[in-house]
Amino acid sequence: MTQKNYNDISAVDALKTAQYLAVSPFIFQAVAAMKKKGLLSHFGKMSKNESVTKLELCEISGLNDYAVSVLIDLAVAADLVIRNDDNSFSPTKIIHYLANDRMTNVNFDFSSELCYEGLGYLTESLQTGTPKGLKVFTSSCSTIYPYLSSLPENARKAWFSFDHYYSDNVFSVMLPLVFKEKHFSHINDIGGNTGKFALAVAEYSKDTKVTIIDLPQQCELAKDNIRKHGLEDRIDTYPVNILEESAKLPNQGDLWWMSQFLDCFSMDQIEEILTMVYNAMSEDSMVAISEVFGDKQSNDIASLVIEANSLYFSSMANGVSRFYHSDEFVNLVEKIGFKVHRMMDHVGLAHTLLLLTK
Ligand SMILES: C[S@@+](CC[C@H](N)C(=O)[O-])C[C@H]1O[C@@H](n2cnc3c(N)ncnc32)[C@H](O)[C@@H]1O
Repeated sequence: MTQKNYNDISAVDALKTAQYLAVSPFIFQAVAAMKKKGLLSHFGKMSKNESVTKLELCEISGLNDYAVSVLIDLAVAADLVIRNDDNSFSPTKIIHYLANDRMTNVNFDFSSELCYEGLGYLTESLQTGTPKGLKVFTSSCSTIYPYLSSLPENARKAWFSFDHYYSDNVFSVMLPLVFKEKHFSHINDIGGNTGKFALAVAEYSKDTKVTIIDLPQQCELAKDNIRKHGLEDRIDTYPVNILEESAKLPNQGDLWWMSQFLDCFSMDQIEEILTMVYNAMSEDSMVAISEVFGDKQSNDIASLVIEANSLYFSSMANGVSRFYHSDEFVNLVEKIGFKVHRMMDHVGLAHTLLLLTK
């Protein structure tokens, strides 16, 4: 529960939470090790009435008695596993969710494979406004974006699973909401990544064209996908680094779509990008922005996950952006000259759909 007042929590519970936080990296890494060694999935498959001995856990994981003992003792203390009277072990509800819940897995792998090591450089990142944690993967890029396709396999998989999990689920819900406004014949998908949205459009509306506007590296990945689906006549790419001074946007299209794109930039950069869009778009075209706003979440844990993941942008992605709050965002688009035509919260998992006109 998000506390509103100092006395909303007892001293005992406050101290417990503080201590839990103090040792949480140990618990997190123990779960990561249990996952890598097959123990998490083993508990995930067990019913609440089943049990497993330490010897069996050693056989499953290939770890020795010492290694399994330290992991399992912490798992018991952290309420992940129950120690039975006969010294065997059974799963708790928490380990069932850790092992089997898709959203928890996507979040866990994103923390573990992509962010954990780099988050150690958070303070330096915040002090300098640069993603100092990125150096665990590369020292040749100033942001993570041109490096996405070159990340080590586990980190790349975790990044794309996280990105796709949160945005794929909303495409099918948002497309009917967007097309309810009018029929769009040509969509510019800025930050279109590997083309997932473009493919969803091609499926949804048989005569709508899509131009994916993204960095050259992402456009190459998108082109492969477009080719695989035989959609070269419906979807094309427009490689550009939108932050470069010489960057230009295409002067076509009746919808400018940006999904989980603007959170990759600082407020100043967003102002520049949206001003470019404002100047490139025709009077009767529309802008659709799909974003995750920290202040628009329907429950405390969703807010916590969003605010926590903002620090990925600080330490790993670019050092200057975040998941924003809706009020600052709306103020900015109105300052540029856009009219908020419609704003729909709680669309799909955690998203807000903003429709803007000139
Ligand atoms: C978080 S992803 C969002 C992808 C997709 N729109 C979605 O909803 O899943 C952000 C996208 O913005 C692109 N991007 C980041 N910086 C960029 C830049 N300076 N110029 C063009 N594209 C950029 C990235 O390559 C990436 O594909």
